[in-house]
Amino acid sequence: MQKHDIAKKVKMLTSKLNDTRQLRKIGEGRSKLPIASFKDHISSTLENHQVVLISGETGCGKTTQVPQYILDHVWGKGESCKIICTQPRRISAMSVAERISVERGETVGDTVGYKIRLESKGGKNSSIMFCTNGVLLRVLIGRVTNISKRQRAADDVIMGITHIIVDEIHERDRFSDFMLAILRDLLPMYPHLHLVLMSATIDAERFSQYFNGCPVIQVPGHTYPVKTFYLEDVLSILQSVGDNHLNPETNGLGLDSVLTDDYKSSMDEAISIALVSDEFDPLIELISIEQNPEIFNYQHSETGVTPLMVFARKGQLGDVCMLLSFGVDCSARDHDGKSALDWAQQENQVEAYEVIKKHMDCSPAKLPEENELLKKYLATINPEHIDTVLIERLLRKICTDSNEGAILVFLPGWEDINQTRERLLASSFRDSSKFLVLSLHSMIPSSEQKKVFKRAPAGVRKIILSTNIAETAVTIDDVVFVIDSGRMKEKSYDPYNNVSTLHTSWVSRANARQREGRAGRCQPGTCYHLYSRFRAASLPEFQIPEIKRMPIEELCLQVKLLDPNSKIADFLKKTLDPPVTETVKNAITVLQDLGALTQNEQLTDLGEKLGSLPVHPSTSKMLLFGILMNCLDPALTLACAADYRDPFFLPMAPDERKRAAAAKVELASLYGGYSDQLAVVAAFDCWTCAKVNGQEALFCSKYFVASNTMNMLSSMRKQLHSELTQRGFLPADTSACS
Ligand SMILES: Nc1ncnc2c1ncn2[C@@H]1O[C@H](COP(=O)(O)OP(=O)(O)OP(=O)(O)O)[C@@H](O)[C@H]1O
Repeated sequence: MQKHDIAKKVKMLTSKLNDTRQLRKIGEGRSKLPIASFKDHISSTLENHQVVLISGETGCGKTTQVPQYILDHVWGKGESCKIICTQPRRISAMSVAERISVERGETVGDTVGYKIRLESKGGKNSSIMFCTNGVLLRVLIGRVTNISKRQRAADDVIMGITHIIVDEIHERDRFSDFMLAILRDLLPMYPHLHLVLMSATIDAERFSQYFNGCPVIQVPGHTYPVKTFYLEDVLSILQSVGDNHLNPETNGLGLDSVLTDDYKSSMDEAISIALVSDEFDPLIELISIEQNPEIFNYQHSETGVTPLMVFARKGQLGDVCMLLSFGVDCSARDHDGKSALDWAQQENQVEAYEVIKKHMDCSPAKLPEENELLKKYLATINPEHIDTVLIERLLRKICTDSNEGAILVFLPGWEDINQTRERLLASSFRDSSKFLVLSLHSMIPSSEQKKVFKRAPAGVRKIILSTNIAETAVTIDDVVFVIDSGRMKEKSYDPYNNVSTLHTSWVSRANARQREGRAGRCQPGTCYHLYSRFRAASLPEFQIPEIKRMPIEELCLQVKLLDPNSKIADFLKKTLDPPVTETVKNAITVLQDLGALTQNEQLTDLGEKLGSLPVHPSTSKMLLFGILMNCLDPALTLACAADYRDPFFLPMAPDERKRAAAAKVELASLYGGYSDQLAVVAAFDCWTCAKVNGQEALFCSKYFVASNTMNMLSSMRKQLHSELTQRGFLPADTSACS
């Protein structure tokens, strides 16, 4: 963009922001975000350093504001810029681009755009482009391939990028770890390029060291207050049918409020004085007047700090013990997400830490009745399974006790989402004049994903059943209630036996904090964790990095595409947490067996093609062979089933099991064989015909096939087909292929 175009844009934007009421209101909100006071600091640090790390808790404004601060600063100097921001998931790339456009009074695709798999808005003329880590990775790798194939420096795409922002690096997905290693190598070759890393406060120092001790800007977090309940509270809430657990006149468990505004400001002041000047008497006096949970659990109105956090942080052991004897809530967190235990640990208050930890380990529930309820409940269910009955009851209770506010339910995977959905739709939640039940999963098309951001009509309660894709960098602005099942899908890999699994596991504390935060993004909210306080205290602080939990054939192939002369193991050693030698060896063997690498680790032509598709290299090979042999259709079905899951389910009753096995054999025999793969292909083809004829349900029950899985496979097939076309493996018109 030319200088006068920039000046024109800046002028237009300023007058729009001043003249439009809605934009003025949004502007006021933006200026109140914690990150707003760091705007100049961020710009000046970036002027003087090539890499900067911005570390802040959820809701501080990193994702939506930092790209705009950079843009405004560079435009302010009359210069143009191209900022690429990566997100771990498609939904956040898309929704953050939309949000920033709204904040600037524009439509997405103008100044701000996005590019995700198979979909983009804006591009060349957009100054801020959001994309997934995978998309930027391909750009970085493609650049090397193009440069090696000849070309002038002017064709190098990175020359046109001024800033790269990598968001949520603490999530440690394998693409982001890999990309950081590539970027670290590239930076010296591109002195004009600035890199902004953004993370939660976890591991900020490690990331900084990884980038040569780059400066770290710490930003405090911000969410509206979120009231937190654990399983024992939920059981007690559900038992007391008549009480409104959300009534502001009570503290959530039926106690009358004693906190007047004056009392609150005295508590705020006493907490601040204790923290700043180590004067504890005013606080102790206020707490001791009455042993009321509302008082001793009080959270500072701006910081969320509780008396227990103050005493833990300052090592006031006697006062810590006093509060524990009152039955203080140890699980409370301040607005930066820290609990009293975290504070004691951070300030090295060993004794206070030990006392609180021991207390938490020994007191699973707050009250004996709750403890009893919890015991009874845990004796009747398997805590590792999703209790859809409990979720339905809790949803009903929330809807009875409150008039509005969308509800976000975190579940591990598609099957749990569907089971819960089916249960709800078989009850009064089916009434679409009152409820809108939506599903959110990474595999559903982005047009479906977008529906969760739309407000429901007045009087209709929106309920979103989601995996952890709604956990970070996503704001659904009307969500007030979050139900956290505490479970998520996690891949793990044993490199010594070469076995990988996808299983449902407990979330980490970092996940739980993020989930909680989703309830308080735009207004105060409530979060229900469907696990006990005892379980909460024993959750790991964060997940193991993905690169250490998965087979890495895809990454190894990308390493060779990036630099055909490099030794894979040597390159991967440069990552923050390198995979073990055995994992790398296993991956290289697989790639050699596929013909993607030669015995001395050279990339083959086939390997180059396999690496260009966003699926596992062995799946890519099947697809390419499917095209060559004119049998792409079944290969597409198998590719999607391999990536997602087999559509057959196993019934429990022995005679039904026999019928299910016979049904599978019957389907396979339609294609002349006994293989499981043929059964999957036949099931998909027959299901497609049955669907056209309105016989889908009958087919699914007769052949023990999950209709949700079939729908998912159908949508994945379309996506994969478009990928093949986009990369030139298929002509746009594929009627010639079977
Ligand atoms: N789509 C939206 N609608 C309304 N408000 C929004 C929207 N997106 C963001 N906000 C507001 O801006 C705040 C900051 O959001 P942002 O995503 O920038 O935070 P963050 O620091 O990146 O947190 P996280 O890492 O959890 O995403 C939110 O808490 C919310 O109040």
